[in-house]
Amino acid sequence: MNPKSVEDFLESSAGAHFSGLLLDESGLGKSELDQPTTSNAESFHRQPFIIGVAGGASSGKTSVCNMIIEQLHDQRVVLVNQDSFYYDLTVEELTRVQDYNFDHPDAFDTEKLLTCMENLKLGEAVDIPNYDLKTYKKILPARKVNPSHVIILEGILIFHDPRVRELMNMKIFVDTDADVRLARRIRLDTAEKGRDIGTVLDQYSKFVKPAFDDFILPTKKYADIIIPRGGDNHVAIDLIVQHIHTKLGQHDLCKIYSNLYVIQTTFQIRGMHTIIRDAETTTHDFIFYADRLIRLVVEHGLGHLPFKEKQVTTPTGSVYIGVDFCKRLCGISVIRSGESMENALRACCKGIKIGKILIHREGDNGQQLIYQNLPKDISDRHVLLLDPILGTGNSAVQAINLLLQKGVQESNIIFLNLISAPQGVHTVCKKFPRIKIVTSEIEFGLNEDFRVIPGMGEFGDRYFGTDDC
Ligand SMILES: Nc1ncnc2c1ncn2[C@@H]1O[C@H](COP(=O)(O)OP(=O)(O)O)[C@@H](O)[C@H]1O
Ligand SMILES: Nc1ccn([C@@H]2O[C@H](COP(=O)(O)O)[C@@H](O)[C@H]2O)c(=O)n1
Ligand SMILES: [Mg+2]
Repeated sequence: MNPKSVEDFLESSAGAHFSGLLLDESGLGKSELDQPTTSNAESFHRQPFIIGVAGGASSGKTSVCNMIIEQLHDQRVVLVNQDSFYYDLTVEELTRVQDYNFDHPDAFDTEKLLTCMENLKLGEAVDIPNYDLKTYKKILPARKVNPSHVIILEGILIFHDPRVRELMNMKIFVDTDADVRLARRIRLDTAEKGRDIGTVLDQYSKFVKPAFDDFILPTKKYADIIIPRGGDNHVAIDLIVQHIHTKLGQHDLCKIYSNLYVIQTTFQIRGMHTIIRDAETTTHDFIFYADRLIRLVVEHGLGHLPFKEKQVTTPTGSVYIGVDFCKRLCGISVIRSGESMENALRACCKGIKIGKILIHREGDNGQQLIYQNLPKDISDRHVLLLDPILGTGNSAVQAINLLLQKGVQESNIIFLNLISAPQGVHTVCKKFPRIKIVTSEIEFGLNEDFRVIPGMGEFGDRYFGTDDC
């Protein structure tokens, strides 16, 4: 296969790809009666997008990967380095380390790399060995890697084994001149690995250069994209990141349902999610960071309310042409988790009326409306429906049906939550195409107990401190 230019590659592979959703023939997904969980339908779980990055030693592979990761800040990305799979040196090899060829394919435990990658693809966490380049051995503890939306596999010989190549959705070769690579290597090996220049040059001429010519360069032909100048090539990196975004599920889910809004993420938002999802997080921290996130979702949701133009005169005597907030609104929380969102709504909307709905949930179905306390004039209001987790969507359907029965217009409902499973998004958006869902993250899916994964456990118990009752 001839390597394609970046533009050719992007053109030929454009189009929706969301392996987190099973699309039916209508393209709208399976019916809510036939909800697959993430684990009982293998293809339902969101398959990671796997990128291979190869190139000579010191060509700039890691730098390119870091730039991609930086720009993909709204995705969970994990970097797996082929170096982690170097075999340990035996005592005998250690005594003659200068004769060991670290640039030969046999220096790597490719079987282990394959096992790790296959498990990650299946959505399982793995232990990646922690190889120490100075002692030539693996050190403990191993690095725990969770399944992610994007996995970047980086290494000099990552395209050598066809089974590893097969795993990749995109292959990048970083193409940097040999003299630049050698100069960088001398600097790195002497400064960081404490080696002397004679040893570095001997290793280069004996192993590094021949291995580049015999094993690395011949794999360039497998690349979909060749990046000259590595990390200096900002155009190539921008195009790669754009392509990955096109290929990732969340964006496709938003494309399928124009009434789904996932708030623009930042590292702050990811950091807050990291804390509230961590099982070790204390109740105090859970509340603090959940509140911060809820506030963002609420503010974003309020941005979808209608407004009227309003002009005011500023202290300088100038006219400011602004807008007036929508007045006829109320919040409805789904007891008990949804009550955690009430304070944020009150803090944003002075004096807002807040009603409540209690839905009893038994397993996946058997949802039963137990209690309701809604404003009498709810049919004239815009409704912000509050529930931090959208899982199967069955509770949300119950709640929305009740609001519709009370005369609320479907287009006047904004459903606010922190995390949404694709299954729930399907169920709600298909049934109520005119409501809006505002969320801060889309999940991988549901497990066999219809719990959202990765999720954050029982939100209500964690927020109200009843998780150890
Ligand atoms: N475009 C660049 N300009 C200058 N230095 C660079 C550039 N890309 C990488 N480097 C430096 O070269 C060295 C090797 O880069 P690295 O990305 O680690 O390469 P690799 O992962 O291919 O071995 C590092 O010290 C890095 O900072
Ligand atoms: N103990 C080791 C292991 C590997 N190397 C060299 O590292 C190079 C690959 O790493 P990159 O980050 O540059 O891709 C390769 O050329 C090995 O010779 C080493 O020096 N010592
Ligand atoms: Mg590297």
